[in-house]
Amino acid sequence: PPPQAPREFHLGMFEIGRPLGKGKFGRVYLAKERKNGFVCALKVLHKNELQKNKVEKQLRREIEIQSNLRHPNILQLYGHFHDSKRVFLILEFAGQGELYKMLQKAGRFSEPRAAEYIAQMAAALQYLHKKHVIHRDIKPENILVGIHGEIKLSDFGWSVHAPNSRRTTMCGTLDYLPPEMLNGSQYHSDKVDLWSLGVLTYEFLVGAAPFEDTPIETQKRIVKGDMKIPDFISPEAADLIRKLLVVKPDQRIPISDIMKHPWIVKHVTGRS
Ligand SMILES: COc1ccc(C(=O)Nc2ccccc2)cc1NC(=O)CCSc1ncnc(N)c1Br
Repeated sequence: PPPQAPREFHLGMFEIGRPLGKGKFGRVYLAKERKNGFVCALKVLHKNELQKNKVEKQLRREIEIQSNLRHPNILQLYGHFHDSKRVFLILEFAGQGELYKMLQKAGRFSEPRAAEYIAQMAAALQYLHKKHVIHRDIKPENILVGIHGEIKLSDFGWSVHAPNSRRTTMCGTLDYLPPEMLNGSQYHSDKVDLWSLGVLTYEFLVGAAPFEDTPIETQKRIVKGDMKIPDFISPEAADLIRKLLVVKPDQRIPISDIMKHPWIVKHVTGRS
């Protein structure tokens, strides 16, 4: 367990280790707190880059949202500090690293493994939605894996308090965007995370996203929910995917029913 959080953090408190990866807006290093030997991940963000991208407010909101989140499947933000040029985030270290690298290596996951991950994602989302937090950026790149193989949802760069209308433009892949965020409907709800969970389930089992195409074609297929489920996918898995990838947000299967879905129940041992 992390030490009693000291009032103030500063860079001198940490011994910096190997680079862990490049998150958006900054690099991340393995770090050890000198006094207690506590291992964490230290994310370095450059203030001028934050200003250039106009994301300081987003970061402040994120730090505020994260500071009262505590869940085994959500990467913890222990604290933050800054110096003249940089902002530092003290993050939980995920011992097995990045999920998307495992997916790339495996091509696609077995049904038991995918179901275990989706059950943990659903638990994390149920916790977030109860706190009226929408993640809005669920994709393999934002999922890390803990030392015991458990999922750690990370990088809440886009999280907001529901309901919300998106103000800043999006970057990165379109594959995970729900129809309601594409056809510019004024408001969207936590149901956007259910759609993304459907895309994630499909990608875990097939090894490619359901609407993958050229950007224009991807958008057309998303707003129509036009996807094909390969026949090597079990009927139960296909059933859950079809209940998540529903164009109308309110008709998507509620989170609480995901835990009871036959595909999840069949594979998930309930072992945490
Ligand atoms: C709760 O996790 C975050 C919370 C916030 C932000 C963030 O940058 N927000 C943000 C930045 C700029 C503007 C607006 C929001 C980022 C993360 N997370 C990360 O960046 C993940 C770093 S990679 C890594 N971390 C641990 N263990 C590993 N093995 C690895 Br690899």
